[in-house]
Amino acid sequence: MSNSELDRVIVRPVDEYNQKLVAYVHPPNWVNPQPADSYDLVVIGAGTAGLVVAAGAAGLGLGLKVALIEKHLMGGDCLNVGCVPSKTIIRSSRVVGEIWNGKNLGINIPSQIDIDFPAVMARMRRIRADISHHDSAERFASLGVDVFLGSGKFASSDIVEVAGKTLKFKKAVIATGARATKPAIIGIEQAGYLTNETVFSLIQRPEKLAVIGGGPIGCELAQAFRRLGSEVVLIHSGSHLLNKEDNDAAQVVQQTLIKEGIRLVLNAKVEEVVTVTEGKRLYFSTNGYRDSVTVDEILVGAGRSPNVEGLNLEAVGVKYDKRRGVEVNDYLQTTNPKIYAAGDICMDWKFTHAADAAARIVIKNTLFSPFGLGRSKLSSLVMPWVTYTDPEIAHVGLYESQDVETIKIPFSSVDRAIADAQEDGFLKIHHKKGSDEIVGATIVATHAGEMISEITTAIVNKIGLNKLSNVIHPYPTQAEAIKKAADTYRRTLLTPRTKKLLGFLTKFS
Ligand SMILES: Cc1cc2nc3c(=O)[nH]c(=O)nc-3n(C[C@H](O)[C@H](O)[C@H](O)COP(=O)(O)OP(=O)(O)OC[C@H]3O[C@@H](n4cnc5c(N)ncnc54)[C@H](O)[C@@H]3O)c2cc1C
Ligand SMILES: NC(=O)c1ccc[n+]([C@@H]2O[C@H](COP(=O)([O-])OP(=O)(O)OC[C@H]3O[C@@H](n4cnc5c(N)ncnc54)[C@H](O)[C@@H]3O)[C@@H](O)[C@H]2O)c1
Repeated sequence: MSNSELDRVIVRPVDEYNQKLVAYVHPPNWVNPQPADSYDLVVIGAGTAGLVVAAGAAGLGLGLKVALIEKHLMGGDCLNVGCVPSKTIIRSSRVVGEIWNGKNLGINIPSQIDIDFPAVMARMRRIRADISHHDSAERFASLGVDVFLGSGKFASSDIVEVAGKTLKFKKAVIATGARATKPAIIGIEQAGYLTNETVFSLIQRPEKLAVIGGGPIGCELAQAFRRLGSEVVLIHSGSHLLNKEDNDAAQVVQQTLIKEGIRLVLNAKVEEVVTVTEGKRLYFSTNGYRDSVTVDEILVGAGRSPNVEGLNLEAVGVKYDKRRGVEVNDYLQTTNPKIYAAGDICMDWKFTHAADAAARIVIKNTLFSPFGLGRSKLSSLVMPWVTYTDPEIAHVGLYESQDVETIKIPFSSVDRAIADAQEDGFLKIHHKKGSDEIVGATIVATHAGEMISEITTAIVNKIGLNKLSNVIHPYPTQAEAIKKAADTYRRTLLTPRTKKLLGFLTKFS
């Protein structure tokens, strides 16, 4: 009997796209291979972290034996219920944002925009299915990885069990990711709610949507659904949205969401959810007042919980915390030196590119660091990230503080942003006091994510503001903001003495 007959995976709606997706990332007819006598690496979880470890190790052509175990959908959150579906529907919602902005651009827009929500979701499912072959069981098998579908768990210090098979390992990697944290709200389980695992299965637009949690998931999806035609109330426990971001940046996004008609409830505690004839009624308190709102659907984006359950970590001496995940040192080694971890299961940076970068560290440290020599450290990474609201917030490195100097360029002073009617936002670059060394940046702009890599490159390669100001940036581009910041820094170097010297030179030129 194939493993999948025991544990058939269904992605709703069951249409041609989702069937194609499942055929790639959890094929119903998959037969788990006969295990090798011993594996150099056994990887549990085939999300970004697990896939990168497995492909990287097997793809080196060194004949390493690698096993990869996935209980649900290969590709993990990113492909199936995270980055890919969210960014795809955000793309459709941005068209609506552009149309709303049309009146500022001399385009008269009809008062009623016809949004075909089922078509938006179908496009997302088609794209997700079309790119899923990259993460497919078949592709990984063709790379030389033994792919096992089923739930993996440790049986002893060198054995992992999956679907009745026993895999002996020299080293193992835990890459089981995280899931949406269940909200502790009375009545919400009975009323039912969406998370990132179910929201992308919608085929009809919820006319009224409550989003609980004003982090990246809540803000990205609240804006997308609002633009796609839902009436949205965003309920957040903090005093402002996106509390992990630069305050000024979060304010720009917050004001945009309000301007676009999202009802924002801050400092809120949702006390109870009750099912009524009109839908789901949420009772919440905010700033001493009690209020309620009735909606068709509730979407929860209130943080992530690591998938530590069922792995039998106690048996192999791997310490973990139910909230923070598997404990690792800077080399991504767990408290069992033969077992490593990567990705959302063990890291505060819960991003696909962070999982990818961590996976590369794990390959190096598990396979190419004899006696621990030459190991790579997580703390050596320079990690950028982007929240894909419109405008986007992109960040890397340190924040504004008394320890750094900050240069701020508003996009209202950048010609291309003015021409684009995209002036809401700014660039802040932080550099060391008394030096041009860049230590961090935040960009708020429609395509901030496309600009942050220039600054990340500068930080990684220690290219200071002096050198950046010599880099020609095409006119007119929004990235010119970076050049403007570098030029602003250069001007701060002009002391009265250097000015005098320059004046002297011009006289003889
Ligand atoms: C809505 C949303 C949008 C996001 N957008 C972005 C974005 O735009 N950019 C970005 O960088 N990041 C984004 N992220 C975060 C990103 O998806 C995660 O950081 C990334 O997927 C983490 O990868 P991972 O491999 O650590 O874990 P996961 O992707 O969660 O993969 C873990 C895998 O392990 C499997 N597994 C668990 N337990 C077992 C077991 N016992 N046996 C076998 N298999 C098991 C799971 O089924 C899963 O497939 C988003 C997340 C969400 C939820
Ligand atoms: N663009 C991206 O890279 C991207 C997009 C989405 C998610 N992610 C990743 O996924 C992770 C999880 O995102 P998230 O938004 O779920 O989590 P989060 O923890 O970043 O934000 C959730 C917010 O919800 C609030 N909250 C928690 N419980 C609440 C309640 N009961 N009522 C009201 N508010 C409540 C919290 O104060 C918090 O600020 C992020 O940390 C991020 O790393 C990344």
